[in-house]
Amino acid sequence: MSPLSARGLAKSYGDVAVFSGIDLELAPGEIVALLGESGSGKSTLLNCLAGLDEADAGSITLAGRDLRPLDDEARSALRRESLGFIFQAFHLLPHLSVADNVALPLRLLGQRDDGRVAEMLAAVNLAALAARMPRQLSGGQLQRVAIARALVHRPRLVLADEPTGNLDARHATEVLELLRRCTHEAGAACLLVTHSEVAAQAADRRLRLDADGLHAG
Ligand SMILES: Nc1ncnc2c1ncn2[C@@H]1O[C@H](COP(=O)(O)OP(=O)(O)OP(=O)(O)O)[C@@H](O)[C@H]1O
Repeated sequence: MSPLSARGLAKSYGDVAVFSGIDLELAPGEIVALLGESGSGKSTLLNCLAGLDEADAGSITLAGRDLRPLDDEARSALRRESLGFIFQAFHLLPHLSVADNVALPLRLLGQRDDGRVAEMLAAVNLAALAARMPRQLSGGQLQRVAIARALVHRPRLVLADEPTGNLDARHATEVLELLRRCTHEAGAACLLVTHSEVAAQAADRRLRLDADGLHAG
């Protein structure tokens, strides 16, 4: 089952077309880098796939289920279960500890922790910092918390918007390696928006978005 399949996606803001005719298929366990010039629509595409924005046309099949016949509630439930999102600005909740931030997707799904949070914190090398608050962490540590949170509920698909944008080269390489390992282990697919050629080279496949659509590149 494909973690993500999209067909004929189109999006405009008013009269301005951002993209159209976008077809995309991800295989389990693969990391795909999404490249493109500033303003080409990468974040908009990611947000449409995540349901944070709505495409004007086309279909999205997430974890084998077509989103079109589902009402808002059913779409949200499917996304909560099947999707992990890593934002450039982390979006951790400041009043929750590191462990509680990582546990959040499980709570929202009504699932018990059963050691999964500790397992994810160990995987991202943050077991010793579980009780800390986000303000007490470095940028690289915050990014690792965000990765643990995105994967804790074993989503089929991880969407990552510039996950290394705030990091220096060494931490960026570490975070990419971690994302790669965790994604492969979980059998999830990952679509990674990036400007960084280094990040793109770490991916299994590269796609480029431009005015003509999405191309291998
Ligand atoms: N809410 C909005 N209303 C109107 N236009 C928008 C909106 N959001 C984005 N745009 C426009 O859509 C186009 C695509 O923006 P988007 O942020 O997706 O590009 P991007 O490829 O992610 O850029 P960057 O690499 O700079 O982050 C841009 O021209 C942008 O100005």
